Amino acid sequence: MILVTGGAGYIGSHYVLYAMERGEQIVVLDNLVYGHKEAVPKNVPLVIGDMADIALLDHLFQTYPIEAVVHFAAYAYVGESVLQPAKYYQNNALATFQVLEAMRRHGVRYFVFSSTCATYGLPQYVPIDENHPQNPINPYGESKLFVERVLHSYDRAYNMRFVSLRYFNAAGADPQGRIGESHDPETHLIPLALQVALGKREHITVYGTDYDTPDGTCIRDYIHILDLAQAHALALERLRRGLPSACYNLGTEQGYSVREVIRTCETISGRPIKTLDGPRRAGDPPRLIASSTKAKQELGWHPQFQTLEEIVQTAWNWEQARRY
Ligand SMILES: NC(=O)c1ccc[n+]([C@@H]2O[C@H](COP(=O)([O-])OP(=O)(O)OC[C@H]3O[C@@H](n4cnc5c(N)ncnc54)[C@H](O)[C@@H]3O)[C@@H](O)[C@H]2O)c1
Ligand SMILES: O=c1ccn([C@@H]2O[C@H](COP(=O)(O)OP(=O)(O)O[C@H]3O[C@H](CO)[C@@H](O)[C@H](O)[C@H]3O)[C@@H](O)[C@H]2O)c(=O)[nH]1
Repeated sequence: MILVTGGAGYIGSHYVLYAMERGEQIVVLDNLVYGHKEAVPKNVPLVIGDMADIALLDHLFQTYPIEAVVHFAAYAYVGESVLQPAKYYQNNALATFQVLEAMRRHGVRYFVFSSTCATYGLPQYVPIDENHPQNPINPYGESKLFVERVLHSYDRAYNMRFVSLRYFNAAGADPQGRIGESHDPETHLIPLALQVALGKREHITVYGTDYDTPDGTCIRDYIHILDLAQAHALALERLRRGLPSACYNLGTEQGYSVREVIRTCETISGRPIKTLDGPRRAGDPPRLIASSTKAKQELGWHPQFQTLEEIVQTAWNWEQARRY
């Protein structure tokens, strides 16, 4: 059985659905601070609680035959982490540490971790591969890097095996429209732009137009959540096969500027999207593009969604008929 922390959240819920459909037994732990119980399939047990709750963790590991933890639970707003770093170190670093300690107490040895390209900081080169130096420029990235470092130590000292997946920008929704992205507050570019297209918001602000990029706006690599889900399943398979711990970047290896993303949202929705130019958002690197060669070679990862249009199309389908 797999314990999925944060399995009621955006990426976690897509992994739960994907893994469940492939026959995995799953229990979800989520405090629903940002998650939705509607996002968890009815036949998957959802334990509502906090991963910092040591007694609850012990109860979970005693109650369910947990073989692995797939760990999505965290706070994930880059901008907020600059303004409220304590919140990020507390939850992403210290509470995750409690999960690892509970695993150690109960002899659970496999951990798949939601890391991030934000651990790299300002790119010294693109595409960014896994050997790129990790110098985060925001507390969110720092909190994730801290966990990666703990994992390396636990691997050496306690034989705990991990796969750390450094995602670039997660985007899109279940192609069948059953689940999708629903954050409150929503801060992510694609859902915000689509909500303007739908008339739910008046405009979207472009955070910074003076970056050293062709159109002056930030460049990101947007990866579909179903491709992320597939990578988690492959990562767990790798651990089950007894292979060593590893870190992998997950992205499409394509970069799109904020303006290009908004234009794509206009094309897919067929509606105009009003934009205002604003100042830079603290903590944003100008350009993040993945090299995902290692994940393809070692995990056998085959991302299905190759173009931004395909990704935005699934987000648009969800946004028009969202259930939560
Ligand atoms: N969204 C992205 O583009 C992106 C990119 C890279 C990495 N990540 C990482 O992927 C993971 C999932 O991100 P997401 O976008 O799905 O975020 P999300 O906020 O939708 O999901 C996180 C889930 O964790 C839960 N949670 C948070 N703290 C908890 C706690 N202490 N105890 C129990 N549950 C808790 C929340 O309620 C939520 O359901 C995060 O670790 C994030 O840092 C996300
Ligand atoms: O209203 C908006 C929202 C975003 N942006 C820009 O759009 C880009 C993408 O922003 P967003 O969608 O908020 O994602 P990121 O801040 O890049 O962060 C996401 O992607 C990271 C990896 O790059 C993950 O680690 C984070 O958890 C996840 O939230 C950035 O340049 C933002 O400045 C705007 O210009 N206007």
